[in-house]
Amino acid sequence: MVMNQMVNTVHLTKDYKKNRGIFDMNLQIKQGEVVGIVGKNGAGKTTTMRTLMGFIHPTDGYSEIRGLNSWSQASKTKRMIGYVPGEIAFPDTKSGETFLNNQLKLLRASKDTYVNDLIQRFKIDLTADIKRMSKGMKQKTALVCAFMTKAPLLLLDEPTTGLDPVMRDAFIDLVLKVKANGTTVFLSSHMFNELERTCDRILFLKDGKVIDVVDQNKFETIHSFQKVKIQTSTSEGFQKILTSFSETSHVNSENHEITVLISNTKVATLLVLLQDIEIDDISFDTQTLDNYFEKELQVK
Ligand SMILES: Nc1ncnc2c1ncn2[C@@H]1O[C@H](COP(=O)(O)OP(=O)(O)OP(=O)(O)O)[C@@H](O)[C@H]1O
Repeated sequence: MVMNQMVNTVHLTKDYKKNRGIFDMNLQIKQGEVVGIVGKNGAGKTTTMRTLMGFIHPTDGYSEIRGLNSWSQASKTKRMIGYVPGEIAFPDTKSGETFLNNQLKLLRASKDTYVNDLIQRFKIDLTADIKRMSKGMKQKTALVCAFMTKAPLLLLDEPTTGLDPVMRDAFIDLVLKVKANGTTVFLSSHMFNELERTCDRILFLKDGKVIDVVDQNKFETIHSFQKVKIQTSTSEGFQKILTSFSETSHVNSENHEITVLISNTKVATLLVLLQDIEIDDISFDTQTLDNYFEKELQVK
């Protein structure tokens, strides 16, 4: 086993047939890393998480948590994991407080300053009736439960679903705090912003296969491109831009609108070209992770 390896998957496959499931996933996550997984609905994010949790028996390959098989040694691996499931269903307890206390009892832990900090951070109303909790309140309670395990590995399946922007920020702060303490986090999300602020690496999943990995270097490369939206007065000007810049993400010849993707180093070249073209409108936006993946999805 590689030193400090927290998660290891080898040819991990769960084949639900008809191209559904996850296929040949080879993933290594070291202790202290924060890794994200994105993909459209049905891409296989939850299947990946549930397989790592030992809830799903792989069709092929295997996964390990700190060198222990997450299916055959699930009783041991689960003790190393704090988990937020994609769909939260709480047991039939009265208040949030009773529920959290029961969880603490299971963990043989006490309500220490860390747990109190979590409760305050997510502004949990402990007196709230668990059945009547809003989606966001349930999500926050599930987050507190996962983090209070103080487990070395957190598996968080769409952890910020239903959270308002302030609570999403509180979540990001918390992930960065536990990361600084050496906790490993694997999270799925549809929110590129939170992934970018927390992750060392982001895996892009399509039809159950990892088709791209964005690490810190690639983040920088992505941000070194500009999306330039131009509207020209004449079709000649529009054609001139179209022939000079091959990478376009949007073209509307009727309105003479074109969006080109260029690296920062090419901006000067574009400006020189534009000197001879009559422009109605122009805007520059740094390429985001969102734009990048949108493009990847069209290409792959
Ligand atoms: N028990 C099952 N039996 C058959 N097919 C399944 C089963 N569980 C999941 N699938 C299929 O596997 C694919 C991956 O599902 P999964 O829930 O992992 O996707 P996801 O990326 O988490 O999607 P979302 O963003 O909607 O949560 C989907 O096509 C889904 O319908």
